[in-house]
Amino acid sequence: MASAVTEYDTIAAISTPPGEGAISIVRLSGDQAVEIAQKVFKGKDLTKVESHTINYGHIVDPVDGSLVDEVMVSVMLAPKTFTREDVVEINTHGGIVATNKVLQLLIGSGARMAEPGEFTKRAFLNGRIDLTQAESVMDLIRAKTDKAMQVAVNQLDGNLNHLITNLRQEILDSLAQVEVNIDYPEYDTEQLTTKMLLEKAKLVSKNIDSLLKTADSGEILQHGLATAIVGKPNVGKSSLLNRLLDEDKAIVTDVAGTTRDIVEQYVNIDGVPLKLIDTAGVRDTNDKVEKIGVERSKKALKDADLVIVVLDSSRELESDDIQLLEATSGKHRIIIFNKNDLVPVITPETVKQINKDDTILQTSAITNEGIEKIKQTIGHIFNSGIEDSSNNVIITSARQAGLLRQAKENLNDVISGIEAGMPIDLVQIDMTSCWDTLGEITGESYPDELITQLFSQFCLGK
Ligand SMILES: Nc1nc2c(c(=O)[nH]1)N(C=O)[C@@H](CNc1ccc(C(=O)N[C@@H](CCC(=O)O)C(=O)O)cc1)CN2
Ligand SMILES: Nc1nc2c(ncn2[C@@H]2O[C@H](COP(=O)(O)OP(=O)(O)OP(=O)(O)O)[C@@H](O)[C@H]2O)c(=O)[nH]1
Ligand SMILES: [Mg+2]
Repeated sequence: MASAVTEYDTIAAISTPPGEGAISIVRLSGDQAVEIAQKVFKGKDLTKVESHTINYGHIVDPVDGSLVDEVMVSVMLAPKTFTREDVVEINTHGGIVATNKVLQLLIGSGARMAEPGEFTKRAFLNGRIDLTQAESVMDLIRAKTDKAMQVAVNQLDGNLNHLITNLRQEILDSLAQVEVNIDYPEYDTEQLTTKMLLEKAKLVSKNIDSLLKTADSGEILQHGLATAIVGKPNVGKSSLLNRLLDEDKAIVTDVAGTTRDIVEQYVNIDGVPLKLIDTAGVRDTNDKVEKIGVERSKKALKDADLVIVVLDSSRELESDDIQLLEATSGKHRIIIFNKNDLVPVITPETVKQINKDDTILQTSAITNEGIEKIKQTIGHIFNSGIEDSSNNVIITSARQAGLLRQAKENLNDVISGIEAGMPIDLVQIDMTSCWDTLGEITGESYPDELITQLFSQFCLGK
């Protein structure tokens, strides 16, 4: 792809968020970038300035000569640029009107409006970054916590790319040896080659397993851990939500049935992005509005990654509590004995619906006792999934995870093929498929629609 730099038209977009700011950047990329910028620029001759310089001047409408803005213009010539093409960045005064006017002038002078993600797409198509790095640009922009940011930066740095590239190299080496065996059977026995192939398949499979183990954490880092607070009316769910958020977000009263609708809020707990969901107390009711709330609670419970089951320790257990404990016994859950500032009527020992591996915490939303412990527990549950990951490589996209699972299936076919005594040239086909599948993760081999779809999720100007 050495000539890729000249294959595309020159694109332009506003690369900063829309709205009022001190400075906005209009970015151009393509082999006409400097010439097009020069048509609307009054100052030094941009076609003659040194690469990677920033230049003071004015943007002027080439049609009527009217002054549009006072600007700084960066000129960065290929190949050492974000896209590997010539890049010009016009730093405008950050108003919506002037910035848009600059963009319109560039379009009028021969640039094409960029599609979402098109700058990053070019960085990929021109070979500066692989697909996992392109995906991480998006993760980085959307990161909700420091941890999510760190993972994205590592991926942008190429950590996942290197890991996948190494696995593919392992496969390629083994395939080369199989070729030798097929072409020169006298050189190496088929038995030895088959043994080597089996070992390689098992090794690569093990590596894929440990990557796949991080996918759940990666998904949570991206989208937040959906955590539903459930319990019968009046046990203190909304009070606990407010304590966890450190603000009075949900309404709290002593009337059972206060929360009628779902209350959702993102919060960063010990580095874990949590989507906390307060629900209406679940009970049989004839109240029309409350009934809908109860239905919504049941759905939130079903969809949740983590459930916080709240019991009122100052009251006897009722059938509503028992039903909830039974309904959540298959989920990741934390059981809370709330109101422990009052005289206890039930204790963890007296509740027989509790499993031995359940996490149980005693809290008071009034005195704040146990609230920190809830946060630590959530942080611990989540971070234990991440700590296994080697060099902070975490699978963050469903696309990557899907391909890894597919690659693992290819390897399973290799392994079962060998064990069933299939001829080596047949087994080799599955090993080659695995090599291809892994190549799709980094974008070595990719269908066009995938690329279009992937980059279209980006922001405009990125
Ligand atoms: N003004 C501005 N700031 C920005 C960006 C940008 O495009 N423009 N970036 C956009 O996301 C990020 C920086 N990312 C970048 C990544 C690579 C290269 C680049 O030119 N790489 C070349 C040369 C590196 C070098 O000089 O050593 C290369 O890899 O070949 C530039 C920016 C964040 N800040
Ligand atoms: N003593 C004591 N009272 C509490 C505690 N937590 C909540 N309460 C009180 O219990 C009552 C109900 O609290 P809420 O937080 O509204 O309970 P809820 O579970 O959200 O109730 P619904 O929304 O009706 O399902 C309020 O009067 C709270 O002040 C606690 O730990 N100790
Ligand atoms: Mg409530």
